[in-house]
Amino acid sequence: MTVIRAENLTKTFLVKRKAPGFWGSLQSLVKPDAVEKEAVRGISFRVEKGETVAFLGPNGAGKSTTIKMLTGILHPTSGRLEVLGMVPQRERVRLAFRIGTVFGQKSQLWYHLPPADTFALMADIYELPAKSFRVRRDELVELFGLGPYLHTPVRKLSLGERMRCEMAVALLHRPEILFLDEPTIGMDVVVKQKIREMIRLFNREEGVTVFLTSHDTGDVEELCDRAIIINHGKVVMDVPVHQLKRDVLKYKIVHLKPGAEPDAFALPGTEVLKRKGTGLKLKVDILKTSVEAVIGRLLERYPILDINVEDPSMEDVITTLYETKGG
Ligand SMILES: Nc1ncnc2c1ncn2[C@@H]1O[C@H](COP(=O)(O)OP(=O)(O)OP(=O)(O)O)[C@@H](O)[C@H]1O
Repeated sequence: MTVIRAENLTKTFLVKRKAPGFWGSLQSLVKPDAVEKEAVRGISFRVEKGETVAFLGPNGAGKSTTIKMLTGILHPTSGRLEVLGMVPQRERVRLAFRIGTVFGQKSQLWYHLPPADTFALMADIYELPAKSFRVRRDELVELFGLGPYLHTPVRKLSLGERMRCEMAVALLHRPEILFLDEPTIGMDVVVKQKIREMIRLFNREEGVTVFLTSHDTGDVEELCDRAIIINHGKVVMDVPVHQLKRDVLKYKIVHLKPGAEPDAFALPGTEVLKRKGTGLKLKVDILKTSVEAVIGRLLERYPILDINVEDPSMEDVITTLYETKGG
């Protein structure tokens, strides 16, 4: 069953321009000057029930604008859009009862109230019967481990604690689609893993469709089956994530600080991206070797003072994708 249908979707913003200073302000009052900014330029895709889709692209590609149109926050300039059989901009409230949203940069929790109060307020908004609300809330509190800070004002919670509450609140009314805009931004590895585990659980157990944007390649690898890649407001690729793993997510970036100036070396599957002083930045192809093997070989030569292993950045992934596709 198709749950999201976007056809030739566009969004153009009118951006006001103003010269600096008093005369600039006066002029913009008398004769306003505005330019058009095409954020989304004819996007088409479909998402089926239960799919886990990563909606990816570099900064400014139009991801957040598209998610805001899908959730009814922004009206498209043109094109057709249907989410769960509804037109989001016309039926925003009715749609809100059936979708959940988490915007990593924007909280939906009441800042001065404890999460318990947000749960209760949301239960009223979503018109949940008292008993089923309590059962669902208790289940979410247990799963997300929210017990210790359920009654602490949100402003006093750490980012990781707050984001776990955000996710739990988004799931309170048993949404059919979860729209997640950068759900793990700024979190440490432990919280990221918890959030990812929960997203997978609700996708598996309740069939929740997941539509996610993220700059974290780990989110894409661990959560999604399909990746839609956009650039300059247009879909440039729509591929299974296993293909991304095979073609581009096969690299790890290793930053090393050896105790002595490293000499020239050649290790299989390893490319030196940068040398700075004693520091080294390596690109390790994990289909040909392992990070452990590379570090082991280097340790035979010199002591290593510091190591940091990263996934390739989203920008690197997209650049490599263009190259492999000859685009
Ligand atoms: N309200 C607005 N008014 C004018 N321009 C906007 C508005 N919202 C977004 N834009 C512009 O539209 C383009 C797409 O923005 P959008 O936030 O959708 O990108 P994004 O892919 O989510 O980027 P990021 O990864 O940096 O969050 C950008 O050039 C942005 O400056």
